[in-house]
Amino acid sequence: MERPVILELKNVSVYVNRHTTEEIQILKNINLKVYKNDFITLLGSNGAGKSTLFNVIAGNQPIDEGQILVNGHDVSNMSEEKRTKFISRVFQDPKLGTAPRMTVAENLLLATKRGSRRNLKLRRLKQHLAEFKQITATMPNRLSERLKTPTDNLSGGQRQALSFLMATIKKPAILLLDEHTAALDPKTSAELMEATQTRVTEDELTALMITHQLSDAVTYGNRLLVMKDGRITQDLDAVTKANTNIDELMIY
Ligand SMILES: Nc1ncnc2c1ncn2[C@@H]1O[C@H](COP(=O)(O)OP(=O)(O)OP(=O)(O)O)[C@@H](O)[C@H]1O
Repeated sequence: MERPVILELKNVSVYVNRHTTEEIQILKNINLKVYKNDFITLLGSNGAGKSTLFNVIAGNQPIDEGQILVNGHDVSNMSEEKRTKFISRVFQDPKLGTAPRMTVAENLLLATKRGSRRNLKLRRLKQHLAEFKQITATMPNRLSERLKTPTDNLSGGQRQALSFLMATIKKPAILLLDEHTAALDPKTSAELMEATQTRVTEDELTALMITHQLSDAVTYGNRLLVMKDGRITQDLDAVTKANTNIDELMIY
């Protein structure tokens, strides 16, 4: 039986400087169906349109043509803030996504309120500490020993692990990973990728991940997309991906 479609883009186009002599089309008629539990890796050269694709899904880039549907509902005109109820994103920059003066535990508590009114009662923190200890123990870089540390004082790896947990603690319908391991050293990056894979699988998340690491794009996920010049040029399922010589994909 075919899995339900969680996200659908229908003929989505984005232009900059539209109707001027400088007009360029940065997304070109994108058609994409993302099915429940898809873990999609997204490759493409600089400027191919990967971040723009994430921006239109997350709602911080308006589309000029087409439609975006989440669970069958048209969200094309929905604000980014409203979309955070069901879409989470982790960025490359470890400084984004966390409140710097708040502790790890406070940030996690904040994340449990995602999409609802941020009525943050810090005195309730104690009730969550055991749960937060358990969840951070699944992450690398000894994050579980830093629950009371302000985010500002964490290493880049710890911050990214925290950002990832914050994005997933309240299970999103769609998880966008925007090169979330790119700023980390190779060992930390590999550990966070493993933790990502475990959590996406165990929590049955639906995720898209931009990466420039060909090996990660091949190792992880059940589907591989390639973008070039504002278009999706390849869409490989797990079997095709496994039988494809990645060097022949003509990505760069
Ligand atoms: N607001 C904007 N104004 C003008 N051009 C833009 C704007 N946003 C994106 N672009 C252009 O659109 C193209 C796609 O950019 P995008 O950031 O989506 O690429 P990318 O595949 O994510 O690249 P990278 O791997 O470098 O992050 C680029 O040529 C970029 O310069």
